[in-house]
Order: sequence, then C-alpha cells, then structure tokens
Amino acid sequence: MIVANWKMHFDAKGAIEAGCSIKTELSSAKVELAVCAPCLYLKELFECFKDTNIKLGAQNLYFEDEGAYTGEISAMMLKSVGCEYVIIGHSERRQIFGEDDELVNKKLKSAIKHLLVPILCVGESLSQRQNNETFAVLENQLVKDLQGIKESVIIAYEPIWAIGSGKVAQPDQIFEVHEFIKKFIDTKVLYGGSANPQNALTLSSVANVDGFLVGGASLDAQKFKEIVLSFEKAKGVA
Ligand SMILES: O=C[C@H](O)COP(=O)(O)O
Repeated sequence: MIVANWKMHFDAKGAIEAGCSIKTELSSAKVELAVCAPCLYLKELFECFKDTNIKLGAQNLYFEDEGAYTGEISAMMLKSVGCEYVIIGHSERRQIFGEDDELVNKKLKSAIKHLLVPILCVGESLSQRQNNETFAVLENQLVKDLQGIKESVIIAYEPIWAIGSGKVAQPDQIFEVHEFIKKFIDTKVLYGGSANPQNALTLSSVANVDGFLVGGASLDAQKFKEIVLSFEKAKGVA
C-alpha cells in the first residue's frame, strides 16, 4: 500500500490538478493507493477518484462526533465525504500541536468507530536514536496509542529525523523496526521519511516494508508514480 500525505500543500485548483494527475498516472496500479489530502478538498477529490482504485484519506480528526469544537473535523464528517483512511499521530501533530498518546488513542478509537482505517504514525527523534532509545520509544507509543484497540490499524514507521530531511533510514534500520512493530501488532507496516524515486527500489526491497507513507514526493504525480512502480517491481506485483 502506498499513501500520499499532502500535508498543508496546494490551493484548491492545485489540489484537484494534482489529484487528476495521480488518477491519470496511476489508475492501473496494482497496489492499494490512498491520497490523504487537506480536508477542504476531500469532497471534490472523492468525485475525481470515484471508479478508480485510489482511496481517499484525511490527515487528522478530532475524537468527538460533533459539538462545540471550533475548527475541528470529526471521523463522522470524514466518513460522510468518502474518506476511508485517516492518518493519526503524525509526528508533526505530536510536536507542533502537542498531541499526546492519550489523545492519539482517543482519535484512533473514534476512527475505528466510524469505520475509517487509521494509519498510526510512530517514530523516534534523532537524539532518541543516538541514545539507543528507539525501541523503548516505539514500545511506549504502541502500548499507549493502541490501548484497548484490537481492530486493524495500519502502522507507519516514520523516524522523525528522516521526515522531509532527505536523510532516509537505512534498510537494516527499517527492517529491525518493522520486525519489532510486527511482533507487537500483526498488521501492515509502512515506512515514511524521505521516500523518493531514487531510493524507492532499495526501500521496497526490505522484506517487511508493506508500503510507504510519502510526503514531499507525493506532491508530484510523476515522482509518486515512480515510487509506486518501484514498489510493485520489488514486490513482484508489476
Ligand atoms: O507523512 C509523510 C512523512 O512525514 C514523510 O514525509 P517526507 O516524504 O516528505 O519525508
């Protein structure tokens, strides 16, 4: 599975153009694809992706269904515009917006209640890796974030130091972390962090990489397509 995370990019015209380009380039892809777009553009993108294999996702939600929560968007709302996936606990939300594991857990439960498939992001900072704390950090996140949750949640391993930095994690680093996560929960584990057309084949060749969560390179349909094609080639689904 390959997921685009557009983050806070594109105006309305740009988003629809990017969605249309992805549809043109990738409507015959064999792997599962999802585009997690800014909420404003979801409804129009749903129309664009309808009758294709490209699914729609959001980048965040609030855990209550509705109420006096100015500026927030709920799982119920996302579902009503055709979302099937939602990213939860991205490190940018944890670091910039102060989301803690308790909030992430509530968000995951709300997504599941409304039949959205959550993509839970976990990962360590550079200093945590340098202090050999990677596995302790991941275990702490997984235990707290997934408390009381048995339903299927997709996990994205996103080392914070690799996000948007051009510093991609090494295959052996990814392999051992994905192995650790899969011992904790039997589910798909995606890798995220500077995945691009140049490194996609190498990263895809890591046996327990089940896909990617792609930020920057997903803004360009050609680059996104190259990542998808490399993944299909490495996994023998081309
Ligand atoms: O959600 C995506 C990740 O944060 C990776 O972003 P990036 O591909 O721009 O490094």
